Amino acid sequence: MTTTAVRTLPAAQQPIWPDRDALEETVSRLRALPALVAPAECDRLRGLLAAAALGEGLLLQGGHCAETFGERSLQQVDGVVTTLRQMSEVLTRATGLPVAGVGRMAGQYAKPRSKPVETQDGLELPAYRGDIVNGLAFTPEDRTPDPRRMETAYRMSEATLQRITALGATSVSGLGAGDGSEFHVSHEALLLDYERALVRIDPVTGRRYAGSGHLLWIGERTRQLDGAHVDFAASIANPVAVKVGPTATADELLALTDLLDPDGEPGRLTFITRMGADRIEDVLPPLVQKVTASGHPVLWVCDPMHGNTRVTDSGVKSRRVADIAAETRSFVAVHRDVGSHPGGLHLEMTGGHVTECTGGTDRVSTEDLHRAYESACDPRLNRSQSIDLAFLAAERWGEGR
Ligand SMILES: O=C[C@H](O)[C@H](O)COP(=O)(O)O
Ligand SMILES: C=C(OP(=O)(O)O)C(=O)O
Ligand SMILES: [Mn+2]
Repeated sequence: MTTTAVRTLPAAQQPIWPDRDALEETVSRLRALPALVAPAECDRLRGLLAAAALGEGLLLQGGHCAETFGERSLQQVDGVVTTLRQMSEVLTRATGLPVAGVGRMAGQYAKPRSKPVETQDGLELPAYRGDIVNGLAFTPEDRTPDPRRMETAYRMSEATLQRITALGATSVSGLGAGDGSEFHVSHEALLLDYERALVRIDPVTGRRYAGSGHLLWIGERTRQLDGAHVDFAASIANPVAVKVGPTATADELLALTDLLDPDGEPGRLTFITRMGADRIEDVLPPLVQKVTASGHPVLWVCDPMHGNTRVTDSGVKSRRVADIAAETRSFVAVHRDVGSHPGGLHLEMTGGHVTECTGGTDRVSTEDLHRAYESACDPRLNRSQSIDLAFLAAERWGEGR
C-alpha cells in the first residue's frame, strides 16, 4: 500500500492540531532525527518473544499508564526497571523459563480516551491525551493540542533510553544474549503523526522499522481491521502486539493474525488480553481455542489491569489487587485447559510507593487513595503490590511445570 493510501484510512483517537504549520515543521524535524532504537535490537526482542510464543519463555511488560515530561519522570525510570528485574527473577526461579523484560517506557506518552472532552464546573475542554499531545492541567492553554510536544517526547524518550543504558539494563546487541540484563522498550502506537515520522528503512535489509520503540502495540480502541493503526503495524518489521478486550471475536483475531503475521512467524505478533476478572473465564477460552486451532503461533499475554478499572464513590479511578490477581490466575487456568502457553504479563506499575490500586501486602485502602495518587491516567500497582503479583504469578506459572 502506498503512503498516500495509508493516510486515507480512518484513524481513531487522533488529536485535532490547531496549528498545522507547527505540525508540518515538527514532523519534518522528527524525520531528520535518528531512530531511537536499532533494527537489530528489535530483531533480538523478536527472537525472545518467539521463544515465549513457543512455550520456552515469558514476557514481562510493565511501566506507567502514561509517562510524563520532566525530570521527575526520568528519576522514576530506575524504580520501574529495578522492580521489573526483581519480578523477572521471581518468575524465572519458579518456572525455569527466561523472562523478556520490556518497559512501557521511552515513548508511552499518548493516551486513548473514552471521551474526547472533559467538563468541570460547566467548562468543557479537550480531554488530556498524554503529554505528547497536550497538558494535564485543566486550562485552555494546557489542553490545546500542541504538535511541538512530539519533539519533546522524542527527547524525553532519548533521555529515558540513556538512563536505562546507564543502569546496565541496556537492550540488546551490546551486552550480548542471555546475560539477564537485556531490557527493551515498548509503547502504544497511537499517535500516527509521531510514529510515521520515525519510521526508518534498515540499510542492511531494506525493511521498514518503527524507530520509536522496540515493541509497539495497538490499543483496544484502535484495533479496527480497516483502520490506520492496524495498517501501520502491518507496515513495520518490529514485533507488534494488539490489546484484546471482551468484545473481540475469534474471527477478528484470525483476521488480525492474517494482516499482521501472514507468514506465521513466532515472535512477530502478541495478543495482550484484558477481559476483566469476572469475564475472562467466559470470553477467553473460545478465542484461544480458535486461534490455536488455526495454527498461528501468537504469544498470549495477560493485562489484568484494564478490564478491572472502577471509579470509587469519590470519583477516583482505581483497581483492586484482588481483581488483578484473579484475572491473572484465570488467564493461566484458561491456557492450561486449552493446552496453550500462558506467555506472560502486561502491567501498569511503578517502583514508587504510590496509592492508586487497593489491597496487597501493604493494604492500601480506598481512604488511602488520595495520599499518593500520582498517575496522569490509570492507577498503577506500586512497588510492593508489583512484587506481590510476581509471587502470585510465580506460584501459578510454577504449578504446571
Ligand atoms: O490507559 C488507558 C486509557 O487511556 C484509559 O483507560 C482511558 O481512560 P478514560 O476512560 O478515563 O478515558
Ligand atoms: C490504553 C490502554 O489499554 P487498552 O487499549 O487495553 O484499553 C493502556 O494500556 O494504557
Ligand atoms: Mn492505561
